[in-house]
Amino acid sequence: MARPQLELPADAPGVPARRAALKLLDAVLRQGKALEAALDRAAANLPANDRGLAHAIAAEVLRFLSDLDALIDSATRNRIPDDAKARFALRIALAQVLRLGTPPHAAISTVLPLVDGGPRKLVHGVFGALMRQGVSLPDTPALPDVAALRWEAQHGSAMVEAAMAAIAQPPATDLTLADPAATDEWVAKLEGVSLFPGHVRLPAGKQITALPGFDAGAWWVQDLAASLPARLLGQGAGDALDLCAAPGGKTLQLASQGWRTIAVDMSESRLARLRDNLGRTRIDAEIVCADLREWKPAAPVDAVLLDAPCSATGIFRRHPDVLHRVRPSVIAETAGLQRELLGRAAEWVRVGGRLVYAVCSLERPEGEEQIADFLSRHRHFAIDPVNQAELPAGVAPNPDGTVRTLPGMLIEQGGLDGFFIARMIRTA
Ligand SMILES: C[S@@+](CC[C@H](N)C(=O)[O-])C[C@H]1O[C@@H](n2cnc3c(N)ncnc32)[C@H](O)[C@@H]1O
Repeated sequence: MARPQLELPADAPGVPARRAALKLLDAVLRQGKALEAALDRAAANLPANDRGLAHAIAAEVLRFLSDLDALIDSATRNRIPDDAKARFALRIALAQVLRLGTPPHAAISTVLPLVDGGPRKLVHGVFGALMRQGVSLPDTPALPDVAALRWEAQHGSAMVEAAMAAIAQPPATDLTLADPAATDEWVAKLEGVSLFPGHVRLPAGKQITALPGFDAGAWWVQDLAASLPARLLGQGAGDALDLCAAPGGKTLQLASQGWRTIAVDMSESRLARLRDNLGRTRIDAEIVCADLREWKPAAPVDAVLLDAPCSATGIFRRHPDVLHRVRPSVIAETAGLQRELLGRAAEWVRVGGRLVYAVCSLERPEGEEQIADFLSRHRHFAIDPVNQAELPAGVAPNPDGTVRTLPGMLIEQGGLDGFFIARMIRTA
């Protein structure tokens, strides 16, 4: 290995992206913030490619954190504290070499300015020792204990093994078609595969905006599991509320399934993406920016979809920060908000109408337990059981007619996000 250049200035090319990666990791691991939410601040004023690099480095560190730390610990006599800049710098340098293919010299010379005034020699020495040993990372990362133990208790050890395999690879890109009858046509045009009518799966890393059908709005990006809640409301001619709607994958589905849809969300910036999506696909829906704890519709409707805010642990493949920052206190907090929103949504369903509750969470307090609690307090609602014919092969409904998707499902075909979905009917 060439001798690293220790004196690289703090503003040398490549350093700002690594500094932003450090800020991102600090935001997630020390402050408990979401990676995406921290990005604007951490990468303020950076050009798009540096911003992308900072995000990619931070995401790889979060995917392989336990394994990176084990390597660092194997090369130090005195353990470097978890929150020390030296450990962050080493994680960033190693993830680049071992996951992103960055040459060792570039990886170390761009992180040393991050420990300015700190133990640069230690960082340089540990990195050099590991490079000389020719270390590598395992194919499947070890999950942090906080996630592994919680998921094992809820879903068993096979699920944890599947989650480890799932996080090692970037997830495939799933598309939902505006016209499910044209599935074969789009599979051929896009050279993808379909696991369900109206779905096309492409390998990861495609440049989405350059694909046929993007400009014409023939499809939108949406994980197969995320497309199930709206599908379960079927074709409709009545009024539907899409609650917590932005950026709008489910609004597009409901409206293209024939529902007159009102999409409500409290985030103006996320609703701007919903507006763009409606414009591109030329699909019609009414948009309301409001807090659902205060807003209410003019009258009850035929169908309500509540895609509730949640811990988002079901989308850990794309957002590996959830593995580290979601703790029981976070789950309890989101479960409290879901309970409140569910209670309000229930009032807006007409008698005989349907309520679909969905969360991209692998946590039972946000899924199975939330619905058990809801049904115990709302005796005029009952589960409307989902049938196998309504789901892709490989995703079976639960015995009670709800749906739980897990990382091990469809694993040979690229897997899917973790969701819990319940379809209920108002009986009185
Ligand atoms: C899981 S995301 C929704 C994803 C969306 N349904 C889709 O398919 O694209 C949850 C959404 O809930 C919104 N949200 C959270 N709390 C809310 C509240 N009290 N009132 C309205 N929207 C809320 C967030 O802004 C966020 O957009």
